[in-house]
Amino acid sequence: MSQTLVLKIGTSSLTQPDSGDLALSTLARLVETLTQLRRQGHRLVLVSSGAVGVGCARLGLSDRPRRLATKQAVAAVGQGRLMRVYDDLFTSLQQPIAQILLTRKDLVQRSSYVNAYNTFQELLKLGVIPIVNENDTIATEELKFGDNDTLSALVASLVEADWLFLLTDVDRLYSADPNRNPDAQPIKKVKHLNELLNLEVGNAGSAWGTGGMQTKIAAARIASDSGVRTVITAGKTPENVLAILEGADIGTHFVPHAKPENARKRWIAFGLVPQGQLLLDAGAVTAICQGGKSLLAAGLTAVRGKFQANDAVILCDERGKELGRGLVNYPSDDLERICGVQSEDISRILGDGESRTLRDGESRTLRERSPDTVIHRDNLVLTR
Ligand SMILES: Nc1ncnc2c1ncn2[C@@H]1O[C@H](COP(=O)(O)OP(=O)(O)O)[C@@H](O)[C@H]1O
Ligand SMILES: N[C@@H](CCC(=O)OP(=O)(O)O)C(=O)O
Repeated sequence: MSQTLVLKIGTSSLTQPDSGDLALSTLARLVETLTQLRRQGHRLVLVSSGAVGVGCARLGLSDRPRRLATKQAVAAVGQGRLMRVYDDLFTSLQQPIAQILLTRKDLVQRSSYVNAYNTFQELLKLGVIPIVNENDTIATEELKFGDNDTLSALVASLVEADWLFLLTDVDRLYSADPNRNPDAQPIKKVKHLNELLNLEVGNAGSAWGTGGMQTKIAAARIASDSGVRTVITAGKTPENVLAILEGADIGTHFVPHAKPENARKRWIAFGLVPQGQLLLDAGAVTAICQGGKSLLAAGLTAVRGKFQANDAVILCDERGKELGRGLVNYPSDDLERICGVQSEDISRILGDGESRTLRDGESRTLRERSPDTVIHRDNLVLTR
């Protein structure tokens, strides 16, 4: 059966730990594996790190740069070289590839999110393997993915992947960092991410990796909530992906949950960057989680952060645990005034106010004054 697979490979697997030179044999095996998977009829996206690492090796820098401007310049050097190596290897197997460089902003804007979706679909239809990286050279500090684990999960959600493979320099997730703790126990399957509450997750294992297991678990969360099965496995044996698809018990598997019912809801849940939090009372939690209802002001107990109408916010229960995300109909200043208030009293408290244009207002133009709902159920996605 043809499936959509996103494979992410980290700098720690693509480069030699000591010299920073490319790990050519790993790259060659990765390219062979991807080509074989393509020939089996699968649709593939590769998310490849390495621009900064390869750029440093090219420029003879022995440490990863700390200054943003230097990192951005070095990434510009490395990204071109990395793609050249990929293109040489894939060309020798007659496999066409493409380069897609994304910034966080590209997924926040609904129109560019949809554009990115269409481009991926077209490339996959043409049998091309898109190779994705963050556009490090222009990404600003405020709107960055920051690590390619998160980027790969967002791409997996965008392309509606069946699998996300996180290829790294350890063979799976452990109860603690196996490079620091010899008693660390392997974890083969994660049914629910709550099982990992007591896990010791350290930072990157090498000077070149970003985020370590922390960002891989965050990525698995996004992927699982998008209905994508995530596997953490060794990057130096990428051919294991073929065996895993045949059912081999390799790596750590994260069981996926039901995905949001449509692409727009996936965009609300994962494409947008939440600007604040709303805390809900027990009645509101039941209404939205079990009743599929819209969120009303009466169910709010607190408003955190500063945001505008139509921004994305996180919905939490009274203990602050995330339940879902949604697009708010009111700015935070107004919500603070109508927290816990019955819908019929909202106009009296806020006055008539201005009509507001929706974020995705191309199709739905002006919202009525003082809408009944704080978040309409069409704009609300449960993530737990
Ligand atoms: N609980 C854990 N289980 C496995 N590895 C862990 C854990 N905590 C931290 N790590 C570290 O995470 C590293 C992999 O992350 P990272 O260096 O960012 O790799 P990549 O470049 O593949 O993204 C491993 O080398 C390991 O040292
Ligand atoms: N975009 C950066 C990679 C950032 C990143 O997440 O690195 P890694 O932890 O090695 O996957 C680069 O290409 O160097």
